Amino acid sequence: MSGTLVLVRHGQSDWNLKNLFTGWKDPDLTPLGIQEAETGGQALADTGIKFDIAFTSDLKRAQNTLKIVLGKLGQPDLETIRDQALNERDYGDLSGLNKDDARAKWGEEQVHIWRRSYDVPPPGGESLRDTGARVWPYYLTEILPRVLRGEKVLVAAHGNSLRSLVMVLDKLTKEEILGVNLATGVPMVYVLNADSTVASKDVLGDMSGAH
Ligand SMILES: O=C(O)[C@H](O)COP(=O)(O)O
Repeated sequence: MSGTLVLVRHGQSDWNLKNLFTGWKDPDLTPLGIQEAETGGQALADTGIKFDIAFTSDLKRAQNTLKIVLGKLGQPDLETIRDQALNERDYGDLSGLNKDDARAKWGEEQVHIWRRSYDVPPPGGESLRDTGARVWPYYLTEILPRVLRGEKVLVAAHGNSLRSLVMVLDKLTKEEILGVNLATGVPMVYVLNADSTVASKDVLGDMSGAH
């Protein structure tokens, strides 16, 4: 039996718009973010999928994205589990700083390494590996068993918490994950084999503009 796992990054948040490192801070969606969630939700609805359960983080930009997507799906009351294991990477001391100011202070390359490398943590924060060390066990114990039972599972979370999952699902190396950016509000539809490997991946939207 194979199930379906859909991952969606939240729509644009207020701090995405202001170009601030966000991490575990809790800004809400912007009007554009709401629109992105609606577009992603509609793309999912157009596939005819109906979900058995949803997961999201402890942060409102992901929770509100999920709410909008579920509205588009006609499943506003779907059982939803919230857990901080799915929260964004903790950006530590960078949280709240402007990304361009950080580049001016520490240099383009250092900031890129903090943002996209696998194992270099930002000061006082989590590397992607640290993020994966909490996301992956949660996925294995709470999410994957349901998918393997044939359920359709929706996960609304964050750029880096989802990158840590995508890295493993897509079997990406430390070098390859450096170039992966997830667009806001674009659903990724994975069908898994019974042995938990990926049978197919379908991206419902445009990832090319993500940075
Ligand atoms: O936490 C943040 O600032 C964003 O959600 C993701 O940021 P990044 O694209 O710099 O990793």
